[in-house]
Amino acid sequence: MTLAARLQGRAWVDGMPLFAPVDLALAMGGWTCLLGPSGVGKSTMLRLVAGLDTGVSFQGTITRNLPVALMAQDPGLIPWLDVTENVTLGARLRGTLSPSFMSKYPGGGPQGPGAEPPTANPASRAAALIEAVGLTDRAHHRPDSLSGGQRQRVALARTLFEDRPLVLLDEPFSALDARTRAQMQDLSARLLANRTVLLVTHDPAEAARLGDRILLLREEGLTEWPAPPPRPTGAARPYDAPEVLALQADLMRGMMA
Ligand SMILES: Nc1ncnc2c1ncn2[C@@H]1O[C@H](COP(=O)(O)OP(=O)(O)OP(=O)(O)O)[C@@H](O)[C@H]1O
Repeated sequence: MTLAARLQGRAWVDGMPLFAPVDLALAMGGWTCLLGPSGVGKSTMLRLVAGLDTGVSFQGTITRNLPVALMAQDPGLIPWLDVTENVTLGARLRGTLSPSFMSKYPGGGPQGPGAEPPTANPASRAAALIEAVGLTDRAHHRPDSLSGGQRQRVALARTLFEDRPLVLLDEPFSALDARTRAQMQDLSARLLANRTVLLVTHDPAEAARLGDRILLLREEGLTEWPAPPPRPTGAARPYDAPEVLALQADLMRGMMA
């Protein structure tokens, strides 16, 4: 079976072990949640899978069999570009938007609430995603006039705009209020329904909503949480369903152990 990606090995920081030998294998499709306390090495693992420099010593092998999009913990928005220009940054860097982003992105009108972003026109896709993350009225604003949660939603829209089969998300909803977080979890589950997703989170509630597989990273190593309940295709589990709340509590107990 061809895997989407696999990381096998261990890492050190300044000669001290960061994570014990792990085997993180991502099958094609579905959401894998990498859950663990702060500082245990989740972001480092994600960056290694993405093929980025981490500054840690890693001994092992990393394979990636799909094109990847990464949403890092820091939104990393370009301060002199507006929201739309930031969302389309990848396409701009690849030179596939021109000239002057189609004379300041015409054809990017609202697509209607909950609409699937059309694939044809990049300006329309960007506008649909910006609407989906609730920022249409900020489409021409620069990052310094946005709240932290709004910046994070821009970064999410930028990642979704990339439309890659392997998507790595590092605490993508951490700066959001509880209501917006649930909405963005629903949106991401819908728009990434057919993708392979690795989600780093320290929130058991988030893992309980989204994880088809849940991996707990602790100092001792990586353990797989047995059989989360089935998840509807293209949707997060309901945040108030008894089995989801029970899983959240179980995961919390696992993190406390
Ligand atoms: N390049 C580096 N140089 C020195 N220390 C590093 C480096 N990269 C990571 N670390 C350290 O390794 C540890 C793990 O960092 P990492 O960001 O991977 O953890 P995390 O589990 O994602 O934490 P959080 O949930 O807080 O983001 C931290 O103590 C961090 O300071």
